Amino acid sequence: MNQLLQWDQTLFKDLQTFESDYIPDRFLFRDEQIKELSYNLRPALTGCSPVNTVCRGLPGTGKTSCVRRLFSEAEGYTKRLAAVYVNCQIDRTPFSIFSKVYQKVSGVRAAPAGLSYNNLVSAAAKKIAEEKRVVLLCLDDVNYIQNRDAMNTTLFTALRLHQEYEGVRVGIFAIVSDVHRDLSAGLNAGVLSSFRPAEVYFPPYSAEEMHDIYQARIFQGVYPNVISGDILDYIVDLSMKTGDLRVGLDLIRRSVMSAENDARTSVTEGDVNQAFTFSKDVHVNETLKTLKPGERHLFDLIGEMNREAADRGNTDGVTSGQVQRRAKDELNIGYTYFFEYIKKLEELRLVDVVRRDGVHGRMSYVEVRG
Ligand SMILES: Nc1ncnc2c1ncn2[C@@H]1O[C@H](COP(=O)(O)OP(=O)(O)OP(=O)(O)O)[C@@H](O)[C@H]1O
Repeated sequence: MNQLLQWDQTLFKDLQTFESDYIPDRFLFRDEQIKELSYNLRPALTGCSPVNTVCRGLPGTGKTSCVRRLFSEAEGYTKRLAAVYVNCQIDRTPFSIFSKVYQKVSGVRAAPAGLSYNNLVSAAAKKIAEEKRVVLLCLDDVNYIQNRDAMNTTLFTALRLHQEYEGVRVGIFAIVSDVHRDLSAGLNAGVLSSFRPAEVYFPPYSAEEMHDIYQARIFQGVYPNVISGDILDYIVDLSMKTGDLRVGLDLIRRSVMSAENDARTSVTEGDVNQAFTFSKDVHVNETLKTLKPGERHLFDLIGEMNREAADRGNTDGVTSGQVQRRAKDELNIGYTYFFEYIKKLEELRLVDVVRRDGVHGRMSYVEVRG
């Protein structure tokens, strides 16, 4: 029989290692990306302009963590660098983005109230010039910036600041989770000519890579023998279904907690299954955030149609043709866009398109995953 856990006993060596913002000491399988990012950042360490960069990859491929880790290392190396991290899901306007720059370079907690955008930028630029600092501005989830105008204004201000304020250097690291999105679409010629970013691609992890990353995290955060080799393989299998590394990290945390709650000293398959009903949403929630409005509406329609079919007792599901007709009538999505959007939803592992026999013969059915 398993030894009972006392109230103050825990199976976690360090629960922090499973927090969503935890930055691991070692990034496995990201040497190439870290090398490229370091190369692009390096000029900033000697007071020169860093190379503007776009980090691109599906959610959970390590973009944010790699950049944040690099920023903290680089800032430890020289005070000249002001690395400003902005989450554009939260700060979506040029004013709020430059407030972050101002706060960083002036060391205050908030920009003075009532300042106009131009005065805010000017105050930040004077501070940067005075202290001869280089600003590296990371715009995470850059596609969340309010609209095209806001994107153009933000980039234009940052990249042309040196023209008005001598000696000021600003570089941009933009992070985008949509592997298809062309960031240059919608940018003004003036912005494009100074932006011209290098691209660093973060590919999805294979099952073997996920396994090794989880193993390292378990070693850091959980006591030995709590998660057996078989259970770890099972966690990898479930995570691979979503393709999102974060699902497995969440699964580990939840299933260890579940074992702990039951006063057991090891995780069972039942703990993992129970945890998966919650953890799989980590993937869906993060991925939905990356969709454009049309893609999101189509995804919602597919869910709605599948639910309606189930309510009618139709076990066949909905065909691609049925979805396409309703997408045209209700969402005004034409034939070409429909197939483009479906392909993307499939690539993001949000839906499956399965060819199988139904009442009308062999057809393609569209199902929501999970
Ligand atoms: N190579 C890796 N080694 C160890 N941990 C990793 C690695 N890649 C990602 N992680 C972990 O996975 C989680 C998600 O990573 P991160 O937030 O950096 O992904 P992302 O690509 O920025 O996702 P999003 O696009 O949604 O912001 C974090 O907890 C991070 O520590």
